[in-house]
Amino acid sequence: MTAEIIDGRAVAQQVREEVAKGVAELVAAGGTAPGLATVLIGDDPASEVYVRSKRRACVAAGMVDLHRHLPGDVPQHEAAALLDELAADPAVSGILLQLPTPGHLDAEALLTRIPAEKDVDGLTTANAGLLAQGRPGLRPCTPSGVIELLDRHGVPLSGAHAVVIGRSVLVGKPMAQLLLERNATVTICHSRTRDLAAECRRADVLVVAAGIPSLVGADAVKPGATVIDVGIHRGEHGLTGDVQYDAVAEVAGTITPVPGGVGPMTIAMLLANTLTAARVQQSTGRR
Ligand SMILES: Nc1nc(=O)c2c([nH]1)NC[C@@H]1CN(c3ccc(C(=O)N[C@@H](CCC(=O)O)C(=O)O)cc3)C=[N+]21
Repeated sequence: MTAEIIDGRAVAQQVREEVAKGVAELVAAGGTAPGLATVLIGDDPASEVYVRSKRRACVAAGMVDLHRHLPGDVPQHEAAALLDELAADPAVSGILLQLPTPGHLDAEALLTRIPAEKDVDGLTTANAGLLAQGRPGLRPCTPSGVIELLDRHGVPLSGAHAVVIGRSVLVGKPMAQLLLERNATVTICHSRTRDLAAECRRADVLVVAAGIPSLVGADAVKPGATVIDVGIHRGEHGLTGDVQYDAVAEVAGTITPVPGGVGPMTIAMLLANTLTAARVQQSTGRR
């Protein structure tokens, strides 16, 4: 058996077109084009690549690119002051602080400067709390991108057993909460899980966000299961994920590749969040 491959680039393109349409409608209705402020501190090459693709996607969707770049040795108070300025600027619908920030900075303290309604990454305490309580708010882009992939491929979640490997604030925890919201039975596994393969073999939907190359092999996958690989690793053979793709594709029913799976969805959902943020801000008469 060979798994059906989920084409994340195609789904992301579809979402991006829908967002572009939404932006055009907002403007046609007398609104303002959403503005996205990506904030990059320092010049880590990988972060520069990600921020560049986010900025390009933003412009392609008809949004305004309000990118800001700070030197890697910027003091905490100056970075905080920039975020305060963006928070107060009505042209800024969304603020994305690219992570990780340089070691001398307190990233959590910086994130607290971002108002919940401009937190298009869904990373502030306020939005994490809203998600935990099942109330509307901006959701983290990567896990909401995974839900979108599952939905658009007709993978049933209600009553399904979902296993998430990883408990990070960025992916694992919100992923589990979103799956729970969709009435899946959710198991969260992590580095202390006693028998990882045994837990994973119970999964109808397995989401791997461990950050460990090739962690999941065919022995950890129930035949016919859906396997979503959130990992991304740069090696000598290009990009690879947390899943042993070739072996697992022989067992799984559906699988996401790396690259071309979850990654492109992260950017698409960032645009969707930015449009949502702009709509909410403009309908509440903030500008
Ligand atoms: N505040 C913040 N928010 C983020 O969302 C955030 C971040 N910081 N820091 C870094 C991670 C990483 N991330 C990715 C985005 C797109 C791809 C992506 O498009 N990947 C392509 C390949 C891209 C390539 O070739 O390098 C793919 O998987 O097909 C991957 C990873 C967002 N992140």
